[in-house]
Amino acid sequence: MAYQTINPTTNVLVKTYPNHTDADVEAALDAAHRLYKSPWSKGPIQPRLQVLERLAYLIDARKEELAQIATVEMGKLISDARDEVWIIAEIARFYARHAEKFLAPVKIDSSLGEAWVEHHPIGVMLAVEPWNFPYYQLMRVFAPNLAAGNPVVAKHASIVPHCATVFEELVNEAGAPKGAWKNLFITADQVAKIIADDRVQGAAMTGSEGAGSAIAAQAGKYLKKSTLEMGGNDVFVVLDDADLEKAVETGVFSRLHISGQECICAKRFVLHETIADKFLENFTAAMASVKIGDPMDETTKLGPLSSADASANLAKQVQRALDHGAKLYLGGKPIDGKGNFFAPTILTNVTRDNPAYFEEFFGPVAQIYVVKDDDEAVTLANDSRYGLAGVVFSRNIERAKALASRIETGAVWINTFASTAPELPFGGVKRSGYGRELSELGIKEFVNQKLVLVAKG
Ligand SMILES: NC(=O)C1=CN([C@@H]2O[C@H](COP(=O)(O)OP(=O)(O)OC[C@H]3O[C@@H](n4cnc5c(N)ncnc54)[C@H](OP(=O)(O)O)[C@@H]3O)[C@@H](O)[C@H]2O)C=CC1
Ligand SMILES: CCCCCC(=O)O
Repeated sequence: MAYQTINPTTNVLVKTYPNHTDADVEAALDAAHRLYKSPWSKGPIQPRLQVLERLAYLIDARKEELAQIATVEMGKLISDARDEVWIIAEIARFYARHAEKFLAPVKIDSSLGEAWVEHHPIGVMLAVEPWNFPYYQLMRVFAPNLAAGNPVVAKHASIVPHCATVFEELVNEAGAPKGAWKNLFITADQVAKIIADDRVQGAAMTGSEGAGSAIAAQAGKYLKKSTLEMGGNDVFVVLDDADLEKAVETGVFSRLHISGQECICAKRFVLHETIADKFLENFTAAMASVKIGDPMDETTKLGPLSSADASANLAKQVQRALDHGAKLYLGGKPIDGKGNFFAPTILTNVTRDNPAYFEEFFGPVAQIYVVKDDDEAVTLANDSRYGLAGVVFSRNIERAKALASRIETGAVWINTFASTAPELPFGGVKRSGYGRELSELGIKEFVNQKLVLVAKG
């Protein structure tokens, strides 16, 4: 796979980046392993945390440049790109200011003696990341592992090489030593060899089930721990007592966020039968009226999909749903002309025998379901191979909390859209993956939680 910047708004090839060779991979692993064996990784945490503080400062200083690079490479709205640059600086600061507390020894009351758990780095990590949040996906692996003392080699998606390159530049400028982070433009075969290498102790991957399965299988074969964050088919439940205006506004925002290319955006709209018609009427009007166009234009509300393939694949997926009985309520096709623009789309009448019922639509395609009560909403929500996140809208918070606890996902957001923050764990269950990123949970995924006990007497 070639590493290329192709602007999704115009489909113009901007730049092709050379792949790294096996010798480059060896040099990266050697530098990372040497660093892991050094006092820098195993010694006091503060020098590592100072790198994160400076990294956050450098990111802030180049915010607009970084945002524009992301928009040119994968087409997200410039406002969303600025938000992403903002949050990666926040993630760096969060771990700079909390990692020492998270990794401090934890005492254990034991009849056997004085006991505690220490948190030690485990070695070189591999990160394999997707294009939809081209900086965020890198930072949520880099920051906790740098703090913990694990060097990281990273394979980014082949359509965002400029983002990958500038992220590495920032890390080096922030003072990270050689080996702390190395971006590698490599193939799937080279990824497999890295996982098999004795110097590598774990793999963190975000992306598709296919890639996740391949990486997890290789990690399992070589007894390396992995974390996976893959697709989601998140429900957006609107109960009969919901604030409908807010639910419609939030539902449109979430479904169209990053042009619908976000694993935790609203995908299956589960509407209580008493409000379904009204919600659908207002939701359809709002989806049909969004401004579609250049993501660099501040007034645009829906930009292009990340690539021509993504648009073509989504069109085929929608057609397959229609061939199996779904009804096209709005949109349904790519928009003619330059770029990879896809019309806001609404599908109804998606029955359980339709393949679309179990599929994630990674684009501006909403599926509508109608239920008669909370139990039916939960049954539908959980009738999925995925389990990443979900949303419940109700004015009755206790009712929403009860429903949230019954939905089999890694997160449920009540009366707002599903999102992310440094202090909140991120991850899912079932085919959405395993493990958690961010928060105190994320920094402990790839550390040795080591018991030390001093016997009595
Ligand atoms: N959870 C999330 O945040 C995301 C989920 N997705 C899911 O993935 C689907 C497809 O998106 P896409 O970008 O193609 O995701 P992919 O899973 O193909 O890509 C994610 C990363 O994995 C790499 N990769 C792919 N196959 C392998 C392999 N066999 N071994 C090692 N690395 C591999 C990719 O490299 P390369 O780019 O070179 O192929 C990329 O760096 C989406 O429809 C969505 O369901 C996508 C993006 C984000
Ligand atoms: C808002 C950030 C969402 C996480 C990126 C993803 O997994 O799609």
